[in-house]
Amino acid sequence: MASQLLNVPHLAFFPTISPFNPSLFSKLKPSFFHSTSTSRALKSSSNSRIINLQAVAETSSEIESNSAANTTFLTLRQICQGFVPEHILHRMEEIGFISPTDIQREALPTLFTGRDCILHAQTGSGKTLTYLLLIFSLINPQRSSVQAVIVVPTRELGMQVTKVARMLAAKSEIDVKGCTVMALLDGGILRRHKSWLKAEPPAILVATVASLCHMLEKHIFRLDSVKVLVVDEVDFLFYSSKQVGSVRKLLTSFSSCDKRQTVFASASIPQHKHFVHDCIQQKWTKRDVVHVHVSAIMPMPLCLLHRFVMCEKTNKLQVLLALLEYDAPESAIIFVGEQSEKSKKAGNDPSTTLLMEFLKTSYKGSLEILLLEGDMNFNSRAASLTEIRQGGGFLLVSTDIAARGIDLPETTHIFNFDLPQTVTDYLHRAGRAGRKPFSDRKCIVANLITSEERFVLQRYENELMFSCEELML
Ligand SMILES: Nc1ncnc2c1ncn2[C@@H]1O[C@H](COP(=O)(O)OP(=O)(O)OP(=O)(O)O)[C@@H](O)[C@H]1O
Repeated sequence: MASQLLNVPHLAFFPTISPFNPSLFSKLKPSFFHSTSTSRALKSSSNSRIINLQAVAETSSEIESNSAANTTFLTLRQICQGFVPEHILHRMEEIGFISPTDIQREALPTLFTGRDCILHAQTGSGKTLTYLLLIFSLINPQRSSVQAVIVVPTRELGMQVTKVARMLAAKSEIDVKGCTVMALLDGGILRRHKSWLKAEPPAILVATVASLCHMLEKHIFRLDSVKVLVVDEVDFLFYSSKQVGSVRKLLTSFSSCDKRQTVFASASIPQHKHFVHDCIQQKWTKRDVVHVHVSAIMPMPLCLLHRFVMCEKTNKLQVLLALLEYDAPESAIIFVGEQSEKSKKAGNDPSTTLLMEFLKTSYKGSLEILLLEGDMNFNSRAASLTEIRQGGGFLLVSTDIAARGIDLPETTHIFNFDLPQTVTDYLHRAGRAGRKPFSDRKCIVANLITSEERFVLQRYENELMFSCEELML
């Protein structure tokens, strides 16, 4: 494995820059999952870097799918037995988690040895349960201290992770309150959380970066007793110019990687070998961090069928309506681009508003039409998701706020009303469908594009290795 890492050309990309510099990544536009020929041109001045990488290659390691062959036929219970308390295993089975998904099978044995891990697996592959089972194997609910922290990029994802953790921690189906999980999310009632954190610290804290750092900076609590730190959607947090500084602080100033087990998770870790290197160099993880990479050659779930319809900008709404009639989705998410600052200043309505108005008057189907976007207040956002989770089919109109991590397993269709801005966004938007790990059901990702956008979609197809079929309506 050591030589494999050293031979990868794009490891030599960044001879003098600060590590994991997101802006540089976007400027270079490297292939998303694979090294490209551009690396050769950039390689020349990188010898010193290669020497550093040799040290990295000797300590970190990479597990690819099916390498943990001795766990192939085990149930989740058998993999976790002896590590995870019996009542959690019991709840896990009551909920319906019996067989492990690939990432659970590959990563859990390594996580139980105490090594830091990067969980890198397709959308909807069960990364949440993977890190939660590790957490439950380590915490002692009798102890009054924060022992595990899960950092998430959005309030919505935080609420979802909290719910799964509480479901697992509950002693029985009816006792969902008997748990020690606290959500510390942007827009929450931080005052009440402050006193709670001091008086009765929860064992598990699910937090957005800003809220967590606020509490740490105000010395409301410390991370001294934290055994596990999970950063979910890690690439998103590192790419966000607003959050990257706080994440770095959290990983190095507020706590030390030697004193905790660190887990990073995402379906997309562009330039992942470089990221592993940075994890070690920057002391975000220990030197023997393991990169568990499932389905390395197939970034998108196979159950997704991708289509495109070519149309003019001016008749997109009508085309969407025709698609909704043609496909008759059980539940769908319609992704719309964010409104530009220029359009906001000009006083225009955002596309989400126009689309909602159009659907409310023209859509004659039975699905409930809901909206989720960043400009809504937190309560309205929460209400939309709660309504969806109560059952019944839905048509959710959303910006990319719903693209990361949100788990609505009944979603059968994704409509990209506006094409996503990046290949990573395409992967995460598409991955909101096809989220039932052991189902054969095919789900549809439909893209409404103008002829000028065809080449962009083609690029996404090449980088993510899927093919998109044209649909003539
Ligand atoms: N072992 C399992 N058996 C059955 N269902 C499972 C299992 N593990 C996870 N799931 C279900 O799979 C779905 C996707 O899981 P999860 O939200 O953890 O995906 P993820 O890998 O975090 O995806 P993303 O990268 O999009 O955030 C959830 O509905 C979850 O309940």
